[in-house]
This record gives sequence, structure tokens and C-alpha cells, in this order.
Amino acid sequence: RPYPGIPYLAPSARRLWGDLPHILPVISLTQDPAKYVYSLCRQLNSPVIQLFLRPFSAPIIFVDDVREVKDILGMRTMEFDRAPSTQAVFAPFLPHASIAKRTTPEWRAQRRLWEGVMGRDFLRRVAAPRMLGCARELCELLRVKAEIAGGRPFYVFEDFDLAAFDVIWTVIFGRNLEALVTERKGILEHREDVVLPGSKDELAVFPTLRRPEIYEAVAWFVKGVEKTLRSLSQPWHHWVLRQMPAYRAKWAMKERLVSGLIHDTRSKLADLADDQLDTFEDTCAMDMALRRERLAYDGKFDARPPTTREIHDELFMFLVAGHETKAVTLSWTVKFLTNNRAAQTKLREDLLLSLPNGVNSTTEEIMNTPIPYLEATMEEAVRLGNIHPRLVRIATVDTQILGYPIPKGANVVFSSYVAEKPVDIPEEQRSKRSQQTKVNFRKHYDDDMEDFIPERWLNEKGEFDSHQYPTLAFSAGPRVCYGRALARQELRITLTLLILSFRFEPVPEKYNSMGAHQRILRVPQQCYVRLTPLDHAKI
Ligand code: HEM
Repeated sequence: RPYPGIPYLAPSARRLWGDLPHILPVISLTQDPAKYVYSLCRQLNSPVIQLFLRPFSAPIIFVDDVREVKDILGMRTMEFDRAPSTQAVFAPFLPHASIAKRTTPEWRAQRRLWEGVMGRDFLRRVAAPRMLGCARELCELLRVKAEIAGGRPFYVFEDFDLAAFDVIWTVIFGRNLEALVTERKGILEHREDVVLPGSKDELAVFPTLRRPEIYEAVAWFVKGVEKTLRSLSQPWHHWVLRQMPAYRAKWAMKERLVSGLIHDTRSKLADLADDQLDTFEDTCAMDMALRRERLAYDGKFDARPPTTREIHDELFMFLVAGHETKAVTLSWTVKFLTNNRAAQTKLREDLLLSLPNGVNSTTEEIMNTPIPYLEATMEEAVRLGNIHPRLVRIATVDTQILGYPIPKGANVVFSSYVAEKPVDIPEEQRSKRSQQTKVNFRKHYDDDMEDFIPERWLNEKGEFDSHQYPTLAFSAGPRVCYGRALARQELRITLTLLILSFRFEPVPEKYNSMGAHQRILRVPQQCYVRLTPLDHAKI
């Protein structure tokens, strides 16, 4: 039954399959499921609509208005919280991780243990050198592939994914997985198995190699989360999954590995006196969390110490949340730059001007040199890549959004895409705060928002200005993305090295779709590159 007072398509409310018959043609036309909802808001001329997506279930309320969404996520936290549907997706895989919990004092305490991990000192001192090392390895791998491909395009998403996993593994656990090095050696060993068609416009296909066991396990669990997300009965689907021998084997391996690493670190810290613990130089996120845990047990820290199970799941959550997000963002960035040659050239020129040591620049040089066009490119890629288009919440009280009544218990999906032309709303209909925060941004919309234009983030002096438009790609408020500083730093380092190491040449039209699949994230349907390695002496 529709919620009263919220617009919807009348035929959808009378049909078992609700809005699905409307959604499918739009997907085949736009190759992008998110587009249906944006267009329905315009069709119904309302920023708040309801959709019927599952038989015998309550409708889902959808809100598409950047200003109001930012205000609600940031300020109205007593009215909206983590939705049970999101909890149900993560709980079977990460039952004790903070991502699956409501915003309670217990959740806050759990988060507090990991506070320093996204702090500037840890990110610059510990994470940045490792990111630079992995970015160099990624370039080495791509150089080998480009040379073998001989000017043919090839699939690159898995290389980005492997690179992101290598980074998050070493940042979290302080050990080297060396997945990229192993992959490069494997490609060289199996060189004769690469399929090289006669035409340079056809794909070079590289053999699939064995990857580290933990990488394969995490990839398997991520697929499990995706399938659970799509299934009509999430508990039933997870029960089926748990019966599978593959699930049990991977779960047992993951349990052994992560528990072993926790145990080793606790033993390393066990002999340290309190003053030594205070000054101990952490070499990874696990060091930092377990050291803080020891101090907490010694009464030096005012939060309830999280349990070992919570620490275990939080570590695993970082592996899951912290690698595919970055690989997908990098994939979109590379696609945008491939199709915007002028932006790619300008970025390379600015990098060369700002970083005289080019690919040999240090992390300090890459991180501390202001390079406005690099910052603008990243912001624009994150905005337009739109990898997390929906933020799902439950209304915890009877409330309203833009004057539309929202009943307690309703599932509300907030759009985080800053590109659609806003539906006209009288200013007085907005919350007081959203009226006031309007001044925080120069603009909320331009007619070319569907285009990739890094310049939109530069002010008249040519400086990068993050307040040119609202941003929502990492969400907002207490449930804002926990890894955003890490993700931005890694994107900066990796993109710098990639653009200085390769020219991203145009890819044949049939391998250049800008369409997306909606999985947990909004993933490009195609992610191919055609690379010309750059000789720095000659650029
Ligand atoms: C460009 C890359 C990334 C993007 C665009 C992104 C985006 C997001 C968004 C939009 C959310 C909010 C979801 C919601 O409110 O429902 C989120 C949550 C989260 N992200 Fe990210 N993320 C990225 C990278 C990372 C990385 C690298 C990590 C970890 C190392 C991470 C860890 C998390 C965690 C733990 C949460 C859950 C926060 C909570 O408990 O509410 N993310 N991310």
C-alpha cells in the first residue's frame, strides 16, 4: 500500500511487480538503473517519491535533492539511521563490524578505537609510502601488459582491484602481500598464453592467474554480499550460501588468517610497558588499534574496549570496504580521462610543472605540492563516477522531508548524485538549516553536470575550491565514509603516477561504453585501456 501524501506511479501500486516493468526498459536504454529513479522524480515533478520494488513489501521512499539530503544526513540524525536492509546485507559476513550497526554509543566506542587510522600522521607516515610503492608496482605491471599488448586495448579493472587490495592489506596488517609483483611475474611467465588478435582494435586477452588466497576469498564474499542484496529473501539466501563448501572453506581460511595476525600483534605488544606503548611507532592500522586497546584495558582510555570479535570483523570490513571502492573510482577516472584528451593532457602538463622529479617524486612532494588541476580532476571523477548513488536509511520517528510526511519505519533512499537538475522547490519548504547552508556552495547545478569538466572546481584565481558545488560522494554526517581520507590520498598518488607513466589512448567504441552495472557499487560495464608508455626524457 502506498504511503499517503508521497507521489508515485499509480499503475505500479496495483501491480505485483510494482515499478519493475518501467525500470527494465530504462536500464536497457540508459544502461544505468539509477537513471530511472531520477527521471521518475522529474516525471512526477517531486523530489520525494515512492517506488514499489519488491512484491508484498512496503514501498521505498526516494529523495533526490542534494541540499536537503546533505542536511538530513548531517543534522537530522535522530530521525534517520542505518536501515535494517543494509544491516541484513552485511550482518552475515561482518556481524560485529561497525558498518552493520545502528548509530548507538556502542557503535561510537567501536569507531573510536580506530580513530587515528584515518588521521594525517598515520596516513602520511605509514600509508603514503606503501601507496607509492604499490602505485609503482601497478605501473610496472601495466608497462609489461602494454608492451605485450602491442597497442591493443586490454581489460584493466582487475589490475586496479589487485593494486587497491595490495595497498589496503599492507596498510591494515603491515605485511606485504606482493600480489602485483606476483601478477607481473606470472604474466611474463605465461606470455605465450596471451591472446593477441591480428587487428590492433581487438582486445589483447591475458590469462587469468592464481591470486593470493585471501584476495580470492574477499572477492568471493563481496560477490556474496551482492547476491544477498539482490535476493528477495536475504536470510534465506544467506542460509543457502552458508551450506556451500566453498563458503565454509573460505570462511575458515579468513578466520584463521585474521585471528593469527591479531594474536601475533598482541604478543608483540604484550611485553611493552605503558610508557613504551604511549610512544610506540605504529607500522599498520592493526598495531594502532591493538595498542589503543591495551591502553584502554589499563584504564587510560575512556571507551569500552571492543571485543576481539569486533576487532576481527572491523579489520575484515576494512579489506572489503577499502579496496573495490578505490578500484571502481580509479576505473571511472581513467575512463573519463581517456575520453577527455584535453583534460588528460592538461593534467599531465600540470603534474610535470609541479613535480620536477616526475615519477620519481617522493610521497611528500606528491602530497604537499598544491596541484589544483589534479585536485579538481579527482573531485570531478568522484562526483561523476557516482559509485555509491544510494544512501539507505530507516525513519526512526514519524517525520517529514520537504513537507512530505515520512512514517516511522519507512525505508528512505537518499540520492548522493550531484548532477541532476533539481526539481523546483519553494525556499520556505526547506528546513531552516538547509536554507542557511545554501551559502556554503557557489552553485548547486549547471546544465553541463553530466559532463566531465574538472575546471568547474577551480575558482577565478585558478585555485581548487571544494565549495564550488555540494559534495555527497562520501555521504555526510556521523555515517560519512570512514575511509575517505585514505581513498583520496591513494587516488592522488596512483593517478599521479599513472598519468606520468602512460598516455591513455582512445579505446575503440565497442569497448568504450560509459554504461554501469549497479552492484554494491556503481561499476563501469567496460574498463579497457590502450596504453602508450611514456619516456620521461621525451615527454
Ligand atoms: C573513493 C572511494 C570511496 C567512496 C566513494 C566511498 C563511499 C562511501 C559512502 C557513500 C559511504 C556511506 C554509506 C552510507 O551512508 O550508507 C561509505 C561508508 C563507509 N566507507 Fe567508504 N568509500 C570509499 C572508500 C573507502 C575506503 C578506502 C574505506 C576503508 C578503508 C571505506 C570504509 C567505509 C566504511 C567503514 C563505511 C561505513 C561507515 C559507517 O559505519 O556508517 N570507504 N563509503
